Amino acid sequence: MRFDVVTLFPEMFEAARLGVTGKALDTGKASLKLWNPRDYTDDTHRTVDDRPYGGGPGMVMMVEPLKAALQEAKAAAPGSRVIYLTPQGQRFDQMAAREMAARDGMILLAGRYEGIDERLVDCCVDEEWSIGDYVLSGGELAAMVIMDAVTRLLPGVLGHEDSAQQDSYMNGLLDFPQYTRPDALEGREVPDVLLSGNHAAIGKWRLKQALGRTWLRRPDLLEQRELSEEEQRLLEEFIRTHQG
Ligand SMILES: CN1CCN(C(=O)c2nonc2N)CC1
Repeated sequence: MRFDVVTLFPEMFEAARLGVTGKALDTGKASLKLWNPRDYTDDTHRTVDDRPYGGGPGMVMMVEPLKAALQEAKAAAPGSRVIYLTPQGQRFDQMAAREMAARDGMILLAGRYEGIDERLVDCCVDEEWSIGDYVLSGGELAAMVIMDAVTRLLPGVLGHEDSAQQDSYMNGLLDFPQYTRPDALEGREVPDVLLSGNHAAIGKWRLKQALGRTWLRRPDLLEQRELSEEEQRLLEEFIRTHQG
């Protein structure tokens, strides 16, 4: 997986060199190249933004530096589509992460200020994606969210192949509760089943907890997911217990 990122703040992506994404970069399962539009300016002030036509607050990123940076990125990654991070984009979710993880690469365009000149979107952007209905200071964090979610799904990246499968949303349910040492803490104990060594019972308990949590916190996810007979029975058990 090749990640190319067009950004005015390449130093933000030092964070991507830590943890899971850092391991993927170190082992060559992913690569990252940063392209700074400021390197494609020709004035002494290295200008990349200007005031918006029509007035209004803030600044807008100019076409030329962005276009020049994008053209170099495209030349280096010819098969990669250009993704612009923006609240106006499609909502990114686990299904989108799975689809993107199957690609060879992507060029992530991280805007700043009030956004980018629409003519750049028209000429050079293939897809627009949003990580949620809120306004960030720039697209860099959104780009790193997508990079992280996609990288976790690349073969061999996660230590335990099943981890990605167990991640929330991989099976359409919220995660079950996790516990670690000590087994008793301030009167709160780890559920006995998790200490039993009975893997079948543990798996059943975890599935029941995942179903129950999803029912309680994200019933919308349950509407999108068919339940097996066992899952339906476990959920009904959870609801009965929950309702006392
Ligand atoms: C110019 N800049 C504005 C703020 N922004 C976002 O709020 C955002 N990006 O992706 N999902 C989001 N939400 C990125 C682009």
